[in-house]
Order: sequence, then structure tokens, then C-alpha cells
Amino acid sequence: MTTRIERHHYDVVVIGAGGAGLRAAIEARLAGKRTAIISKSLFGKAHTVMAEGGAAAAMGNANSKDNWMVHFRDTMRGGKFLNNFRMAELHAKEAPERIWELETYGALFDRTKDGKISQRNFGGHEYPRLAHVGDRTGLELIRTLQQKIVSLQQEDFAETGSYDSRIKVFAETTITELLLDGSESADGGAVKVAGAFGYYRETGEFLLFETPAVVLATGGVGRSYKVTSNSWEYTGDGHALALRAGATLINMEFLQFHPTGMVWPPSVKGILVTESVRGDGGVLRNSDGKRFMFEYVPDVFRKQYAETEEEADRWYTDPENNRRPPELLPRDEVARAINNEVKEGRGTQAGGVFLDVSTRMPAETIIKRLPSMHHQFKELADVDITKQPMEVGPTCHYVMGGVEVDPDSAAAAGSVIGLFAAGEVSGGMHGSNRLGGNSLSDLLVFGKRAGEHASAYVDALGKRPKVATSDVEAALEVALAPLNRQGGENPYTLQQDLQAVMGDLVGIIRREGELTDALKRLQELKVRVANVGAAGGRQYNPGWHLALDLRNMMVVSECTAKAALEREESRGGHTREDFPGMNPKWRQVNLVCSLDKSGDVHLEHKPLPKMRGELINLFDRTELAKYLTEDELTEFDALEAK
Ligand SMILES: Cc1cc2nc3c(=O)[nH]c(=O)nc-3n(C[C@H](O)[C@H](O)[C@H](O)COP(=O)(O)OP(=O)(O)OC[C@H]3O[C@@H](n4cnc5c(N)ncnc54)[C@H](O)[C@@H]3O)c2cc1C
Repeated sequence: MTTRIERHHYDVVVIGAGGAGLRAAIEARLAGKRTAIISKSLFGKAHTVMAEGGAAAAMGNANSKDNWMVHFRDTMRGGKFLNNFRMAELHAKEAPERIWELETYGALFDRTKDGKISQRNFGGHEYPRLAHVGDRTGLELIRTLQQKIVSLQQEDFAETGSYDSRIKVFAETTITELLLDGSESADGGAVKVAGAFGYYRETGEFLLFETPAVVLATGGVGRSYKVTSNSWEYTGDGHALALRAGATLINMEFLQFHPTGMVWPPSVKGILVTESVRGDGGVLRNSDGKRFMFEYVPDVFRKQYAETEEEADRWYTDPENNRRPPELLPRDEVARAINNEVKEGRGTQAGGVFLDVSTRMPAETIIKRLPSMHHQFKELADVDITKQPMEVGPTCHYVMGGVEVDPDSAAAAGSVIGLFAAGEVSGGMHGSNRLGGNSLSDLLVFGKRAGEHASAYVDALGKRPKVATSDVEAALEVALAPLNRQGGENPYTLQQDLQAVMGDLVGIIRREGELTDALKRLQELKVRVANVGAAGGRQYNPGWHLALDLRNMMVVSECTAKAALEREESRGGHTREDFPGMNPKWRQVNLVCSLDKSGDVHLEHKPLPKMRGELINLFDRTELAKYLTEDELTEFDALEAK
């Protein structure tokens, strides 16, 4: 009996319904494209919803000295100069407009006394820059984008009699494969996207989307790690779909371990404690009661951070005349510091450190400014954060690496055409480390660009690409394989084994021997994952879903481990105990992953694009000397002399 496959035709298919996906879909619909939005989880449930702190945009409301150039500088510093400079530039320039635009869609950010959008402090940002709605900013962002989509659907209903005529949401639907043009290959052997194949999670029924343009907006990869702030959907699907379609991934060695995840009770280990806790005055102490971050200010940041508790405390009320508290160093620095305190025996019993707001501000202020944190700790750990400190430790949070894209159009690099990527699934924007708050603004800026350029691509296309029947059959066979396999390996055991390899051997601190060991174990796991089985049928079957996700987790983890072994330096979200410190030579290199014909990860060195003169001139020479090679500095001097 043949398996039924539901067929759909769209101009643009957006995979992912977080901020990047929704913003891309709005833009595609505004450009008149028939647009599908596909979401693995319920519509409205994505990491974007969980974002607490805010969206970084240099609006200059809290400090008029802020502008796109300062934001650009902070972003490049945070990423330790490995960022794609053009993405960082576009992001810094366009973020304020994207935030204001959200208010025209119905968002309402917290206000300053004089009625402007309020902006809060966050690690690595020179001025208060995060537009926020209490500690529920992501919720407001998603609510607003969804509301905009509904309003567009209402316009379409008025015109066509159908709400879904131009924009339709497929919730609880997982895409397992991208399909390429079966009839021709374009210039230089590149192949056009022709569709996407997947299944409804509830019924297990299959779907085929025929479309010339796909925007990937699938978010992160955290579920490959033991301790993570990421929820079940984040299995690196978009990264793996892109690789298998012929696109490339960059910066996969860079993972952000957020310094403050809950460490207790074990059932909630990894759940995020927002950085706003520190931005609003929370301090970190070890089990001796010592405010230890002062010991961990690296040389590159020494000029900007306070040396005494008194100066750090004064900064909250007088930022003009004092330097920032070291608790607000970029996340990689704070995470490593906590890791070290615990390792040296100054941690809490549960393996974390203390984060305290209770002694820093009145209970009413805590409840007003951090309502979700107050609720989270009360409900999950029975801790009242207005009276007691929280216990926190590093948790795998965000992947800086992702699909290599053209910065202006968000089009994927590699041998595939018609594929775009925005948000966490794309790489380059954040370099080796993302600043808090830069993700929400990244989603809006590059989500819009991806939707716009995907639409323009469709407009310019002569003949529509065609899906080959044999490719659909192959995708179907792969999807059904775990169900047809008798005595296959248990997907949950495999996921646990993978998480152990990644958490223990490719975690926050890395070493050559362990990385080599990790790669060996990943090869063994790959063989086992190829033999994964799932009992039961296709109707809501989480074991089967995980069996399919594992294929993606494996290939993405291989990219991370290979790149981590290759990069012999420490920078941002990649710390090599055997190569401490940054090496300017490595700053010139992006590690690019592709898949070869046998499905193995191939790693290539690619030079980083050179920063334009007017951008590099935004930094002073002393600062550049921390990052650039001698040759680059000589070039900079020549530029300055002109
Ligand atoms: C707890 C937490 C707090 C955070 N706080 C902040 C903050 O304050 N400020 C900030 O800037 N950033 C924050 N971040 C990071 C930020 O929220 C994320 O990086 C960002 O929301 C990612 O957005 P996105 O649109 O790229 O993807 P997401 O919002 O992660 O959405 C991904 C979408 O893709 C779908 N998907 C995945 N795979 C498939 C598939 N195979 N088929 C179909 N659909 C698929 C998912 O279901 C989901 O709809 C936080 C992250 C977490 C986890």
C-alpha cells in the first residue's frame, strides 16, 4: 500500500515560528508571496518566547551617547572580532527601526519617565540598550508578530474569503528533509531548492511542500548537551537540513554556555536565570561569601570594569563616573569564572555559586522587575529570591555557529540556491560569542531581510524548480526506517549517550585528548544511530520523533567537535585548556563545515572578510592590537596615515 503524502504549493516556506521565522513570513506576505510557516512545536512556543532580558538596539533613550557605532563596537568586542562585520554593522544600524516597527504592530515596551522605550543594562553593552517588557520581552515579541500575522490573514479573508489564502501556519509539523530541483542544476553545479518534506507530529501523516524558496529559522542545537536551557525541539534540525542540501556551516565550535542556569533541584537543572538579574544589581558570590568576579577581569576588558565593590556599586546610580561591575562581563567570561570557582572547591553543594538580589533591592522592586524569576524559583525550587540567594551555574544556551549566509540577503552559501537562513540557525553575526539581547534584535533585522530577499528571488525566477519523485520516496523511506526496524537501538539511550559525549568532552573547557576521544565516540554513536528503532506506529509517537531528530543532532555535534579540535586557541565560546588565550592568526580564519557524498563532515579554513576602513577606524589602535596580527596592524596604520 502506498503511503499518503499531502501536497502543498507555496512561494516561500518558512521553517520555524520563532521571531526570525515570523518576521520573515510577514515580509514575504507583504511582498505578495503565498507563504507557509512551519513549526515543530505549538504555534507560539519557541525559544523567542522564553527570552527574558530584552532586545538590544541603540536607540539612545537611556543614554543619548548611544548610537549604532557604539553598538557595533560592543558586538565586535563581544564576538572577539570574529563576527562577520557586515552583519554586525547591519544589525547595529537597523535594530532601532525594527523595534519601533514592532510598536506599530502593537507591542508595548516598558517606558522611561518621559515616555520613551526604556532600556536596561546587559553584559558587554556599553550603555543601557535592551528594550524590554519586564522580564517577558520574548513573549511580547512573539505575541506582537503573531498578532500582525492574524491581521494580515484578516485582510486576506476580506479580499479572498479565506484566512489562509496567503499565509498559513502548519503547527506541530516537523520538516525532515529539504528537496532539490530534480530537473536541472544551475550555474557552477549549484542546485535550486524545490521543496520540503515532513510530518504532522500528532497524526504522523506526511506532507510535501513544493516551493522555490525556503527560509530556515529553526533556532539552536542545545539538546545535544546534558545541561541546557534549550527545550526539546532544539536538535539542530535547520543546521542539518542545510548541510544535507549542500549549504555550509561556520563557527560551529562556538557555543555559548550561559553563566546562570538553575543548578538545583536536578529536575530543572539548566533552566535559565536571566542576565537581567545581574543587569539590575544581582551579585555573584562563592561559598566563602566572596564576590569573586573581580578576580576574573581579563586584560582586554580591564579598562571598562570596576576594580572594587564600592566602584561597581556606584555604577548602578552613576554610570558616567564609574566603571561597570565585573558581573556584567560577557557571558563566556562569567561562565568560565563560575566553572573555575566550582572546580576549585568554592562552589555550593549542588555545584553552582550564589546569585543574590535579596540584599540588593527591596522585595517589591524585585517582584516588579523580575516577576518571572521570582515565580520560577518559588515554583521550581521553593526559593524566595526576595529573601534568599539563587544557586546558579553554566548551562548550554546558544549556538553562535550556523548556516553561512550572505550578510545582506541571508542567502545560504554553498551549492544550494533558494535557501535562506535567519536567527539562531544562521552563523557569523555574533562571531565567537553573542552579547545578551543581541539575539532578539538579530531575529528582527535578519528575519526581515530573509523574507524580503526570498521574495525577490522568487520574483526573479523564470521556471519553478521541480521535486523529483525519487527524492520524495527517499525522504519517506528515511522517515519510516526507525518504525520498520526490528530490535533497533533505543532513541532515548542514544540521546543520553550523545549528551554525555558532548557535555563531558566538548563542553565549556576543551582539551585535545578529550576532543579526539569525542570524535571517536561520535563515530561509534553514528553507527548506532543508523540502527535506531522506534516501537509503535506513526500516531503521536515521541520515540519515533526523537529517532528522526538524532540524525540531525549527530551531524551537528560532529561539526562542533571537529571544529573545536581544529581551532587551537581560546576565543569567546571556545576554550581550549591546552591553547589558552587568543591567537591573532586564528582570528583571520572561519572554520567551514560541509558534508561530503558519504555523509562525513568536511572542514575547511576560509579567510574572514576584511573589515571596511570606516568601520575599523571606529576602534583605537591599542584595542585592535589585542586582536589583530602585526601585518593587519601595519595595514591599519597605513589606512590611518592616509
Ligand atoms: C530561556 C532563554 C532565554 C533567552 N533570553 C534572551 C534574551 O533576553 N534576549 C535575547 O536576545 N536572546 C535571548 N535568548 C536567545 C533567543 O531567545 C534565541 O536565540 C532566539 O529566540 C532564537 O530565535 P529564532 O527565531 O532563531 O528561533 P526560535 O525562537 O528558537 O524558534 C525556532 C522555531 O523553529 C521550529 N523548528 C525547529 N526545528 C524544526 C523543524 N525540523 N521543522 C519545523 N520547525 C522546526 C521550532 O518549533 C520553533 O518554532 C534566550 C534563549 C532562551 C532559551
